[in-house]
Amino acid sequence: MEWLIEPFALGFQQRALAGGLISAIMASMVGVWLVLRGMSFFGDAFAHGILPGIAVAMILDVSPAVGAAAAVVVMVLLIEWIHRTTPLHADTGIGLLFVAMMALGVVIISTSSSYSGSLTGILFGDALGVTPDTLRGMIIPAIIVLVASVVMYRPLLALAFSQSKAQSLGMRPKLIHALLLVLIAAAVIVGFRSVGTMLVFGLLIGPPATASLLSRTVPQMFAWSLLISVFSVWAGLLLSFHLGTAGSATMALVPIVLFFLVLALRQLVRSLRRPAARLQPQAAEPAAASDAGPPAPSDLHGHYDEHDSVESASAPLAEARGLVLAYGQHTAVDESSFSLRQGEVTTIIGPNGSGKSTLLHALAGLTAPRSGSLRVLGGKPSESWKKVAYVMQTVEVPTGIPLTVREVVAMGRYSRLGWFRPFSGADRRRVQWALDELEIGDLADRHLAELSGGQRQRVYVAQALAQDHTVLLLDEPLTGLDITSARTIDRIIHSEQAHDHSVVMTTHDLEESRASDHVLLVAGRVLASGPPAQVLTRRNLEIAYGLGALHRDSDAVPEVLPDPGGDDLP
Ligand SMILES: Nc1ncnc2c1ncn2[C@@H]1O[C@H](COP(=O)(O)OP(=O)(O)OP(=O)(O)O)[C@@H](O)[C@H]1O
Repeated sequence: MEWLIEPFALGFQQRALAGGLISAIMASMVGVWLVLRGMSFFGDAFAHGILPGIAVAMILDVSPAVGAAAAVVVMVLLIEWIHRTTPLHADTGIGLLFVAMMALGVVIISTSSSYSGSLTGILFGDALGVTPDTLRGMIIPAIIVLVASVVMYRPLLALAFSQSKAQSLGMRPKLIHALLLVLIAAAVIVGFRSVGTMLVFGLLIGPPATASLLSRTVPQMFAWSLLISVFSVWAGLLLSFHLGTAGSATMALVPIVLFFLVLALRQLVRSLRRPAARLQPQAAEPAAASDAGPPAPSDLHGHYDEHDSVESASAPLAEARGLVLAYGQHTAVDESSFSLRQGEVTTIIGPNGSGKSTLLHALAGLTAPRSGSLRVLGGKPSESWKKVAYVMQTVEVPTGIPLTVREVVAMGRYSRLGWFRPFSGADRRRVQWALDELEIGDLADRHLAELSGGQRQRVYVAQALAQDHTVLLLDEPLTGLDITSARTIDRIIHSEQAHDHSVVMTTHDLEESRASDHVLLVAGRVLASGPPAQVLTRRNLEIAYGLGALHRDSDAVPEVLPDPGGDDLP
């Protein structure tokens, strides 16, 4: 017992513990988002990049926190500049700044007379030198960081899942990303006083990384991260006292050692379980968690049909005039004009790279027109997000996020609930209904990363159905699906139409396009827009896909039809 109490008997030891705990709690909460978003290197760069700011602050005799904050701003601006103006990957910019800021800091400090002492203090902290004033200065930023990490849970989770999805759900991903950077900066600036700029990174990444090995859900990850960080500080100080090692370094080392211990244990348990699992029959999949059953149709459809179809009923679904869509210097869709009606199934068809996804992205309000105009439901596309559910072609599966299928589908409700409003019974019923519609109720408790590509595609469609919407945008929804999955999606498209919803989908399948109400044929611009019989003519398709692309004896493509609507190409 004495062994446990002795290291914390004196005032400076207690302050070291308090300072370490505050730093660790802050870092472990923010660190969860860093790990989930795969931004650990960014955190590392922050932790080292504040060095010149602190060095200058020391020379000018101002608060090191002010200098550190200024250094963070400079670093973020320069990283953003590199990212926006060069094709270099983000981590190259981060790496450049990481080294530059660190070296600059050392250069500045080397001009002072107490060079090595100052450098050691900044880099490795001085846990035992934490003063009551320092502690007081740490408390308010710590509370702000803690509260913000929890308050921004939904937007940060949506952002970790997919930036485009977060935007289409109205979660303001750019603002959230900027706020996350502020939180990281605050955690690093506050933490460096007790654990140093170099070691604060250990507390930022170590506990969340270890927590990710132990958690099935994100809230569990927060709880583990917090627990591990608190344990690391306590155990680090205890060990450093008895072993006579540096306090800050020992504190930073504990969570990393824990990570490898947990990893090794996990692998051991898995390898021991494997032979046993082979001998036993497979456990049944957890049942879909809807004992209450799907909501009554009146409950469900009254809930989402009436809600959305009122104000937009008279406006066309989409109206484009001279629309140009571009990525930097590259024009993806050149001057195009078309009009889409509500309540119809529209297919967008064209060769690879012809601009189909870009067009869908623009309809979802995720890509602004370079020139010309595009209206969706009578307003700007970026303002119609509450009524538009978008299933993207490729969502990079964030394998590191412990998200279950049910949680991914529930994310669709964020567009209605915003950052704070709690899930009601009706919201939960809607989520369950979406799972049932896509026949993935039995996968509800599985992790997204454990699913096949086709199963994931169903989850993303369920996520869109869970969202209140009158417009469903689908980017190649049938690609890679087996017959049963394709039929399910097909049934959903028809059921959407039966509820007066509009569906716009991209496809490479001529038959699918022929079965739709309206077709946009694209090849670098919208070549033709109208009913399939007028648009999908041999001549139009030959122009879109290149002369000679179509076989003479192809039965699938009719000869050019008379074109009363004038949609056949000149
Ligand atoms: N993020 C991007 N940055 C730069 N160019 C892009 C980007 N995304 C797409 N493009 C380019 O824009 C053009 C249209 O791309 P888009 O993805 O819309 O085509 P698509 O018709 O959907 O193709 P596919 O059938 O292969 O899915 C292509 O030339 C593509 O290279």
